[in-house]
Amino acid sequence: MNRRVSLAIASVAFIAMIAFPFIAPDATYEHTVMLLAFLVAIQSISWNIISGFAGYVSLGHSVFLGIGAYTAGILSTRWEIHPLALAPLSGVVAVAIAFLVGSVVLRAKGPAFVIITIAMLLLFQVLTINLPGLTNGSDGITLELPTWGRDVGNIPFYFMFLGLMVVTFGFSAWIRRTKFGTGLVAIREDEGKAAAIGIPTTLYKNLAYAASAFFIGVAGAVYAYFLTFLNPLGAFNILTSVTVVLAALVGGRGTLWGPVVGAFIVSFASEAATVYGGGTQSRLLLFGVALVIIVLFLPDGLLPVLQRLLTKRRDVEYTDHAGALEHGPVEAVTREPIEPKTGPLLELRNVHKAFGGLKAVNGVDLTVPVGSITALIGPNGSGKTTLFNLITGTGGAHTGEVWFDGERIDRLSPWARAHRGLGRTFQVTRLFKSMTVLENVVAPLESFSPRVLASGAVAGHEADRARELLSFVGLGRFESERAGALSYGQQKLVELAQVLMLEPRMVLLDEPAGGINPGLVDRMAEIIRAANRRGITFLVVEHNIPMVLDLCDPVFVLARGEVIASGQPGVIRNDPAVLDAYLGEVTT
Ligand SMILES: Nc1ncnc2c1ncn2[C@@H]1O[C@H](COP(=O)(O)OP(=O)(O)OP(=O)(O)O)[C@@H](O)[C@H]1O
Repeated sequence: MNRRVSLAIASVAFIAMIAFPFIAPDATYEHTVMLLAFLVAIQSISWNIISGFAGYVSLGHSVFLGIGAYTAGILSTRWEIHPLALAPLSGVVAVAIAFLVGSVVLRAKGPAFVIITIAMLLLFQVLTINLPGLTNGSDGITLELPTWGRDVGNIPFYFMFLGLMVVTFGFSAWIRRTKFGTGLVAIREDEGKAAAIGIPTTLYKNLAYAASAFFIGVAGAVYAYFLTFLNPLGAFNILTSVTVVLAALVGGRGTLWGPVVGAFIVSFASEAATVYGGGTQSRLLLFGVALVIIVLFLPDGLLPVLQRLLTKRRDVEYTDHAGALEHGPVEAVTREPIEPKTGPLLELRNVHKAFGGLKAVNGVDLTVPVGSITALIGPNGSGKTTLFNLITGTGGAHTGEVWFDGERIDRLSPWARAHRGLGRTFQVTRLFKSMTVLENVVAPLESFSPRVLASGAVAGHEADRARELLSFVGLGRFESERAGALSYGQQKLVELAQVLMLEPRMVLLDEPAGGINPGLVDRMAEIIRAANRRGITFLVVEHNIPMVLDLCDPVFVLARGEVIASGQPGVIRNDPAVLDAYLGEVTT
């Protein structure tokens, strides 16, 4: 389904929703069912920002509805402020609490995060019960009755929740189109990779969690006024959270429209189960069965399945042999050639890393001269990738020092190292497979400032530069394809274009020729040489020894976590220790 069709359907549905209370002004029950569906949609769209886009599934997200409701309830009864006037403040309080709590809970991942979010919901329930001076405890808070006449019923609430739903949707759609939104999807697909291309993942997750709380908090204030009575068990109810999650799962988690469509399906089904099935028990049964069916048969939700059915499959034409690729000019690699310098660019000093009793890296000293293409070779399991992880900051704690361009970097986060001009590719390519090739290449952040968050994901001179880089590696015409649809060799080239987007001073290449078509190996070497001529320094891990000896100088040889030899390729080729440890069987 393309954007125009979905917008047309949404516009018709929206007009129908606006018209409904005018066409049927006395349908109070139907108005209430609808406004409660809007409320679920507001929460589900918001939930989708942290749990759909960023992949951090919160099962206690309705905690922010309770926080918003209680903020309005407490302040309106104490200071006689109209509850609706407190709605923006309720949103701000929800955001503040989300930011504080998020900075702790977002350190956990997967099931641990899910459990913590449930615990948070229960914690707020307990707090509201046990702080009677503030919250009136289990007795709850009674708010003033709506000021409008009885004859309009719930129609004002209907329009308030409808308006909030539309604004929340607009907010979520805007986020998805920004660099911040692309960063969140990158975090969902591969958090380690996202950090390696300069995305400050901790900040992004915190902001996403806080952003996902705002409109739920605002809606909480309106909901409190709608209910006119709040109590801890009702305001912090796990079933509300489950409904929100179920809605997003049914519609399609991570999609823009999925949570909206899912909210209506789940709300109507739940209402039907309560009315026709004999009460809350049948609603619980329905939720349970629906969850099982979705997890088993529709893990992506309804909209993605529909999309796949309606979109004609188009096969990507593979052109793995070098001759078929057209290459853009080398000027695309860096905006300006990097000034030639002398001396070391990267230095490792007595670096150690152990996994339990295994010394994967054992006292390594290594210097990469600026402007060089340096090789790091060694048999399988000798510690090369572990060393790369330590250099880029994804390898956890280690001892020893890592210096880059005269600065000690071993205590910096991976994204801070990327911002200093240190890029890397991975042994097995780690592209964001659900994104297009172009989205992958524009995803890296060369530096970070708050302005970056709101800028368009694929726009302006960045998109132009990404296109130039794709053309440089010979994949310009694949920019709109899904990255996951390309061949392995093509993915390696896209990952190279992606890392060049960082404007790196140095790139660590982990097996650039590994597993790719032999025709592409020469092309890969050519690209590395061309980028090196523009001033980029390389450290290359590679098992293709002829390629290494032809391309690199100097060469470091690692065995059992230790550097056993280093020097020019001609010297390495004949070093008896190297031949013994590694090269013998390859060069003879
Ligand atoms: N996360 C980990 N936990 C435990 N052991 C690990 C971990 N990562 C690596 N190792 C071990 O550390 C040693 C070095 O692994 P590493 O992947 O760095 O070697 P490598 O030289 O890159 O090998 P290859 O050429 O096969 O990629 C190996 O014995 C490996 O099994």
